[in-house]
Amino acid sequence: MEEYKKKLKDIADRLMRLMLDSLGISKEDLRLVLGSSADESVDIPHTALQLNSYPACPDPNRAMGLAPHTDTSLFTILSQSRTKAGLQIHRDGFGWITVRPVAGALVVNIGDLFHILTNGRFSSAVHRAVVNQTDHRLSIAYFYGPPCNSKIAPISKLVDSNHPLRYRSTTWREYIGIKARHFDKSLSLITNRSL
Ligand SMILES: O=C(O)CCC(=O)C(=O)O
Ligand SMILES: [Fe+2]
Repeated sequence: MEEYKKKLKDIADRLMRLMLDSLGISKEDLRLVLGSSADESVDIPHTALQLNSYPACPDPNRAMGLAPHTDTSLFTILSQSRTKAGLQIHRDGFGWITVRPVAGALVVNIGDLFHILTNGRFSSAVHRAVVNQTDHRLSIAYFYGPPCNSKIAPISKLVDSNHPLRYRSTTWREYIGIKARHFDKSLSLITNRSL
């Protein structure tokens, strides 16, 4: 598990940089949001591994493996067992779309904190896990978050007249509290009120 976590951290660090590069965001731009550049902890992401187990269910239409949600993380890297599919992503206008396991492939779900950081350019994905009648399904979620004490706000370079500020500044700690109480309403609760 420790080895897996180390490998995933390398992939996640690279992915984070690639996504920020695609938006023209430098390390310094990111530091300006997350906290003072004198604080080295700003460079240390907070990560967690979660193992999910979904036993086969005799009546799958009457049970849900994991209810619809968005992850709170910056993003999550998911590995699914090659059993019957269970992960589904919700897309407006399409409904629930099954994400079938592909050999050797990982799934990346954008979380709320990356949604806030990018002022909504990368949207957090609403997803759920359904169960099936025959297969016991397993998944491993690697949550990649900012340092615990960091601030979270839209990166100023991503705010302009075409992309007005969508969210107020928060901290990860505060946002976790909001999410625990308000669940899927959390993003709308930190919407910039002056809009
Ligand atoms: O098991 C899955 O496919 C989804 C897991 C998940 O969404 C989570 O752990 O947050
Ligand atoms: Fe999730």
